[in-house]
Amino acid sequence: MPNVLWTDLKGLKPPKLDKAIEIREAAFIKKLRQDDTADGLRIKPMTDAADPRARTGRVTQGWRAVLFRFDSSEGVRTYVYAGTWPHDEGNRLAKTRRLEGNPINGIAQIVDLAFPVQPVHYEPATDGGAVPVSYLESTYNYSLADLTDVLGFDEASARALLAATTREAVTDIAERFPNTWQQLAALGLAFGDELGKIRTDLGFDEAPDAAELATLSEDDRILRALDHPAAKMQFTYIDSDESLRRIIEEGDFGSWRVFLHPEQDRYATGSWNGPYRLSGGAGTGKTVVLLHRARHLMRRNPEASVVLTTYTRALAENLKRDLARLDPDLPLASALGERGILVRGVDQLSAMVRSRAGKGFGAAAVAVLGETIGFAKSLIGNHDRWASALDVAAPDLPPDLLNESFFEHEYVQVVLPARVTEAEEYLAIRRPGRKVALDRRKRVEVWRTIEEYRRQLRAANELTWAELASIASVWLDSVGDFERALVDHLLIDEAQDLVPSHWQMLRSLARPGADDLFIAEDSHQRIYGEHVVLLRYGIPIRGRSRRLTLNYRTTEENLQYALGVLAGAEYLDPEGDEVSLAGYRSARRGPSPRALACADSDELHDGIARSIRSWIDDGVDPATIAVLARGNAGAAKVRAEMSQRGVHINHIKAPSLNGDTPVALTMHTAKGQEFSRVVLYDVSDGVMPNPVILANAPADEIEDVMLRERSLLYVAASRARDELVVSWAGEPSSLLGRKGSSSD
Ligand SMILES: Nc1ncnc2c1ncn2[C@@H]1O[C@H](COP(=O)(O)OP(=O)(O)OP(=O)(O)O)[C@@H](O)[C@H]1O
Repeated sequence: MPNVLWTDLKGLKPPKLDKAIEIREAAFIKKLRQDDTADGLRIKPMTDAADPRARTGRVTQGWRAVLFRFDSSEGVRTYVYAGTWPHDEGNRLAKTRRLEGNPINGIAQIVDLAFPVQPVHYEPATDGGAVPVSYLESTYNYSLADLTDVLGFDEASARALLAATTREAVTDIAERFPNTWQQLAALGLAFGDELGKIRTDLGFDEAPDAAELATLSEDDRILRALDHPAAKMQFTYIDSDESLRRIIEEGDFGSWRVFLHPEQDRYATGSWNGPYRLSGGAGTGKTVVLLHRARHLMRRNPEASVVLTTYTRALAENLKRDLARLDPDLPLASALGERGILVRGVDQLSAMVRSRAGKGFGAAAVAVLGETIGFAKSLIGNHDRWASALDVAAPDLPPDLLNESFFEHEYVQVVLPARVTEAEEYLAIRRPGRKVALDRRKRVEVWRTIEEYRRQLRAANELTWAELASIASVWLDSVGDFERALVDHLLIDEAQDLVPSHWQMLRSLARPGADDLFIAEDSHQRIYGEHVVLLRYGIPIRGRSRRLTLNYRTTEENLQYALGVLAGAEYLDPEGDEVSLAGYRSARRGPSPRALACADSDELHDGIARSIRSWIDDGVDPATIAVLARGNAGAAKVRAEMSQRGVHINHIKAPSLNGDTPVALTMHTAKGQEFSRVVLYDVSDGVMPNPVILANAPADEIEDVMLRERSLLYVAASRARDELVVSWAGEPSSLLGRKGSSSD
């Protein structure tokens, strides 16, 4: 039975097949995997082919499969399948394409002799300046030899890249390369990466040794090139009929399951002696790495207990769905410490610890709250109850501290993690990370209010989620390994929003050791919590942190727009260092984001209705269109306004993927999701930043509030895969900066 590899050729994609031909394509490959001599496949070599290994096969009367055939010295036959094409085109391609190992970087690549990058006359720039200036040469000093001898571009492609005079022209060429390594190496050049970095990121240095390769037959050499880490971005073995079915049905949408970037692969399969942090901007594939890592850990040790967690229950549901898409046979756990993968929101994990602890949980509460508790009936948000505590306690504090938000953060960031139960402790405690200074007199007043808050919670038989996590952590640390059911590997998504009590609980839950915690985060997307330094909670990550920079979701145009929202603002990462925006890029190009600048509300809603209608008229799947609003009131309003204009959209309050109409949702709910077309709704002055939140923030915390508002806009703008419309009525939000000036 021959092996068959599927190819994802980015710059030379086969045409989209209609359903009937797709079924025949699947049948063809299935048969080929069973017996390549079977009747009806009609596998034949081409006369005058550029590659003696090129073959065509008959999918239907009018459609041909393009294949390359290899026979290893061990007698194993392998086919590389390069798509199904209309008859004549298929024959032409099979004659003009060659599959080879790149002589410099060792990666398997398909060379198309008719590839559109034609040799270009390129001369290194001279002082005279008569020749147009090469972007790559003048900006980054790359030479022809760098591109050919260090990276492995053929001379014609290298000359074309060097002849480009702008970064956009370089990325345009990059997008047309057929092989993924070429696209990404050219993108690295466009962004001025060091040659060594390009080689390392793409795994060039992991290529087999040239001397060893020289001893192999030509077929064996190419088979090795197909196993190169960078070749895995575009060639994958079809290991079952089921995986074939899913590759065909899911097309590009499912390619994250099959084609990993070598860096993603490294993080999915790497092993570290302790916690590891993977950061990266929106859409860089952090969640994809976590899903693959969960599978890898189970494959490495089928007895392992793995927990995959994230900020909310709804996001955890998405993870569960995607894990099943990645591999429906993965064992799922339903209890802590059980063999398999347990997928839960972080608060659900705390609740599971409480169930496990039973009566012991109430006793553990003493260390956190200063008293035992019964089995509290209601779990409430960290923000709730403060208003009534403030009413009753009526603390004598400056007006800007008399608000729920200040108290919530003080409690969650300082009081709970330090397990403060007495006034004396609070008066003496350090308050790391808090911007508002409190003298002794103010602390007395704050503590009095906290006591009232705690009194009210207990009287109502309530517990907040942050308290739950804190108590869970105390209980876990107080009992033996058997009772607490430690987890071997904890994988954490959206980690930037977790509060200190979460970290304490997670630290206590993971069995300390190799690969205990793997943390995916993007500090630029912190829209709920405050900045947290992980070392304070027993999680050292210095020296074990890396950043992904290649955006898989959005076009370069949308990405740069979203990044522009963050420009100039200073964010800190979990090590306490400033986060960099440098190097973020996308390999896909598309239209520039469009500003829908309107004089008033009517014009705004007319414009949005027009955009949605024209997308649907153009054949865009309505369910992939989203309107993102600052709050639920905005989402409800735009739904109603669209309905009056005959455009039906659905207002959703939680991530949902089953609809068939466009959706309106808040920017918070959009976190972790993606859509093809996105309208940012009413990004007007007076709407964003949210004036109520700003008015209620203590003066010293306004900067943090502004960072969160900026992050929210960044999260929202980075949800758009293909097209982004930014709308406002009257004056644009100051967060849009200069971007607010262009118009529809
Ligand atoms: N190797 C890959 N090949 C193809 N598509 C990929 C790959 N990696 C990620 N993607 C796609 O990129 C998109 C973003 O991936 P993912 O959600 O993992 O990013 P993220 O970094 O977690 O984003 P965010 O922080 O915005 O939630 C998804 O559509 C995913 O399918």
